[in-house]
Amino acid sequence: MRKVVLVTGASSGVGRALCQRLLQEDDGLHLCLACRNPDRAEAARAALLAACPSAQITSVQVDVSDLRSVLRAAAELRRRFQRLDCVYLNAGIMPQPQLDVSALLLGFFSRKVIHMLCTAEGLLTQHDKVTADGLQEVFATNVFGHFLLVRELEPLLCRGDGPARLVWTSSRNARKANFSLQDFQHRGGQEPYSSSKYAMDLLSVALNRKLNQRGLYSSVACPGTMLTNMTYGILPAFVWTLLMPIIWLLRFLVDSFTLTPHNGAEALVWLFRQKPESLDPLSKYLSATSGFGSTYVTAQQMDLDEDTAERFYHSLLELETHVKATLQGADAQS
Ligand SMILES: NC(=O)C1=CN([C@@H]2O[C@H](COP(=O)(O)OP(=O)(O)OC[C@H]3O[C@@H](n4cnc5c(N)ncnc54)[C@H](OP(=O)(O)O)[C@@H]3O)[C@@H](O)[C@H]2O)C=CC1
Ligand SMILES: CC(C)CCC[C@@H](C)[C@H]1CC[C@H]2C3=C(CC[C@]12C)[C@@]1(C)CCC(=O)[C@@H](C)[C@@H]1CC3
Repeated sequence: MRKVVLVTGASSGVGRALCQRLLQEDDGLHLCLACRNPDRAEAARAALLAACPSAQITSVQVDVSDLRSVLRAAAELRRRFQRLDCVYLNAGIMPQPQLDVSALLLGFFSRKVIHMLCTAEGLLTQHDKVTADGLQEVFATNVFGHFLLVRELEPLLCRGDGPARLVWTSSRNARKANFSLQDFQHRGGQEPYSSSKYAMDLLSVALNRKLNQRGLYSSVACPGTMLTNMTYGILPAFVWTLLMPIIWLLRFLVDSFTLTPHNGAEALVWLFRQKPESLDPLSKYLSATSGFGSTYVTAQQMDLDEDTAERFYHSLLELETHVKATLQGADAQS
């Protein structure tokens, strides 16, 4: 039977490169592209089919920041498939990023320069907003929409006839200091992206504790810094082009500048090749590129504790109950 792999955010960037690389690994896959924009989904599907005509590629429309859309998409997937072998939770946003140029310049003269260039610690803030469901948009898109999707897809993922896996596209920018259990949506801060990626790391750990015994395994990966729509929101494309000679030199010291989505997908594809039971649930798997441009995968222990992961998971369950009741109430009124 064909393995079924679902990828959110498959229309561009690392999601799209990942799809292409997965089909190169195994052209017998059934790949389902979960995208918010049907035209972009169709364009991605056509490009993938042109490269791999024997592949089976379908799409499902989902806006992960919109809870009704997630519930609809999950119902559609339950109708279409008996089982899912792997879900890549990859869609993500970093809205209106602001780069602190003076912190960047000062950072070049500090001992933490390599850490700064790998993680962007202290360099970036974002402007978040509230969705129609009343959630912070970065949290809703990067974390909660995906959490709800996983919850709704549990019957396809935990079938007891062999392991299934989740792979979260997290980030080296995830930072404990930017996350608070009391404000897990990051309403009160200026680094919602970092907070959401830390939340994702906690969630993966909690899901392993809950669902390993039912055959579902979760891992987190960071693709490294790539040139995609997301990073073109930080600096325009021509500035990245001007910076390229410096970045090529920096690559001899900093292994996180993967630059292309193809290189960035390295850890995500590597995880697909591993037996899920053999992976460390407390590690983040990082795509990395050497000074000479070769790409490899490293593992890094995550800065978190399992008790916080457990408490965060319970907060998400409470929020799920609350938002579902609100949606049902609104449906009953209309
Ligand atoms: N670029 C980088 O350097 C790094 C990126 N990452 C992570 O990689 C992931 C992919 O980002 P990247 O490829 O860089 O950037 P892109 O902006 O190219 O890709 C983001 C993808 O997510 C989709 N998406 C965004 N919002 C939603 C939504 N509400 N519902 C459904 N899909 C949505 C986009 O769809 P659409 O085409 O419709 O916009 C797009 O396909 C993100 O999770 C990001 O945090 C992690 C580390 C570094
Ligand atoms: C290196 C150049 C001479 C100057 C580039 C400066 C910044 C624009 C980059 C330095 C570190 C980068 C970085 C990211 C974006 C671009 C930088 C801030 C990310 C935040 C992109 C998204 C992620 O998820 C992180 C893993 C990246 C961390 C590093």
